Amino acid sequence: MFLEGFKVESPHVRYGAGEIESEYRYDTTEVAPTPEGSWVVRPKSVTYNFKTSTAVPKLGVMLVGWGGNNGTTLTAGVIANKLGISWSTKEKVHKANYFGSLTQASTVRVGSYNGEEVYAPFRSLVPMVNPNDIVFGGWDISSMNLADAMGRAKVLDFDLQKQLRSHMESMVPLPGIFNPDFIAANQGSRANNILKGTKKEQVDHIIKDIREFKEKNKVDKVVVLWTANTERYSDVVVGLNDTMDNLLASLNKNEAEISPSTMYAIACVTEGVPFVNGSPQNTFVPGLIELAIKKNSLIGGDDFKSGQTKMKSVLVDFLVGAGIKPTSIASYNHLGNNDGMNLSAPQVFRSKEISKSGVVDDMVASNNILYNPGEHPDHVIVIKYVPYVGDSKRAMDEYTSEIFMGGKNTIVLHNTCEDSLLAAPIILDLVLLAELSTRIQLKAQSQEKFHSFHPVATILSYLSKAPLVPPGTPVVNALAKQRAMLENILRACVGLAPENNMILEHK
Ligand SMILES: NC(=O)c1ccc[n+]([C@@H]2O[C@H](COP(=O)([O-])OP(=O)(O)OC[C@H]3O[C@@H](n4cnc5c(N)ncnc54)[C@H](O)[C@@H]3O)[C@@H](O)[C@H]2O)c1
Ligand SMILES: O=P([O-])([O-])O[C@@H]1[C@@H](O)[C@H](O)[C@@H](O)[C@H](O)[C@@H]1O
Repeated sequence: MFLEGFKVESPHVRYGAGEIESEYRYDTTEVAPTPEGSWVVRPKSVTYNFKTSTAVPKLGVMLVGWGGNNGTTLTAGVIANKLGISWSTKEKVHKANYFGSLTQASTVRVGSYNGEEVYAPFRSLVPMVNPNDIVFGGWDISSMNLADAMGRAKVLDFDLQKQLRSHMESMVPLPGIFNPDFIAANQGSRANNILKGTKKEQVDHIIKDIREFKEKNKVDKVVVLWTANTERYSDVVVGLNDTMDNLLASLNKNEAEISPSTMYAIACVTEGVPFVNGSPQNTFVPGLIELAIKKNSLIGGDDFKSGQTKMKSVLVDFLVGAGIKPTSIASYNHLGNNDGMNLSAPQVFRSKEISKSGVVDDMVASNNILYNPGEHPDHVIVIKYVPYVGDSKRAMDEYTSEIFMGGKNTIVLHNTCEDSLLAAPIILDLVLLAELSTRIQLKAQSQEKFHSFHPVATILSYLSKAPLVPPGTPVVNALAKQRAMLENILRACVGLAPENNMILEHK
């Protein structure tokens, strides 16, 4: 059974004129040692109050790297959905959709009726921005308009592109912050649309761009998301970017090691605009994180979890959860888009290798029956640039595991990940959930005042290969746990208990 929408009827939730208030009992546990040296697990309940503003804003999304494969594909996809465009290919007539978006195309179980399971759209849990209403803008170091850039990307069917051209050719990216030292040299040829001036002047210009975009488009809120090229890691140096004060001082001194992505992030955090990093570089150096916390301005990332790694965060979780021991993981892929060309530079590839490698760490660490402390599977990442395949990335994986009584199991996968068609809906979810989370306030009943979530938005972890977490917070990569966390937090906003899948009434 399927409901398009629902309201919760409960003494623990109130749907007011401007907000939804809920009272939620958070049941968890605490583990403690006993005087005898053993351990006990104590159930613990904390009552939280949530307030979710139902003032859904007119949202502006400014993409860094707007003219890229992901940026053009997302913009085109939203326009196509808004206009209800259909297009023909040799297979059939296609209709615009948001497949691949958790918020727009997945459902949640809300209960059962007469023995039948009842589901509703994920987006119906709490009021969210309708993606069709988003106003797009952004920056790119290439001046190409979005219609021509969509053609350059070679992602969307031509009949669809033809119908979209007139809606996109007037969209021209703003000049971007460019530093050739941080990306591959092969990107220099497209850099004809770059900001001049000192680093501080460029950051101030980005702030001005955001303000002008907001005013011109009469949007209530802006979210900025980085979908530009992967950068090499920035050196984290004491005195340079290790603290907020040092980072801002380094910016004022025009220090070379402050990357473009960190500069955009400084601009956004200074302006109180959410900034999400869709690439693997360490944009969020310690000084930037300190600045975001001080300003209570949302930051999130890193690196969209779109295909090969998303599959890995499911498969390894399944294997380890089943008591099977992955001992070697070889992940190879080739692709032929501009991202792949940029990643062909070793210092840039290293950023991606780090984010793609770390995704199994939490699952391995969860099972000391299989792994001794510090033991982990062999894990290699290979990415090759093969122009002919374009955006149609081909991922090939081999997972070898130890099974019962000395046996071995080997799983081989071939996964054609249409990179941008997988990433675009993930970008959509990132900006929608980033906006939503800024409308949620919470407090434990022992606390006096409501407050926002921590500005380092772990709520976005389902969408990231390398989830950014507040210092001292555990990193969770297992996809099922990440999705459950997100769903259960939104369920709590309307006073619903976590989905426990027990279905005791039928046991
Ligand atoms: N499935 C996926 O596509 C996927 C998954 C995870 C991460 N990513 C990351 O997303 C990013 C974008 O992917 P893509 O396929 O769209 O790449 P792309 O190369 O097609 O687009 C990147 C765009 O950013 C622009 N750019 C580069 N530096 C810039 C700067 N400093 N300021 C403004 N614009 C800048 C480039 O001109 C280009 O138009 C890459 O870093 C990629 O690693 C993609
Ligand atoms: O998300 P995922 O499929 O594991 O990883 C992908 C890589 O395999 C690909 O080489 C890269 O170009 C994409 O940006 C993305 O990061």
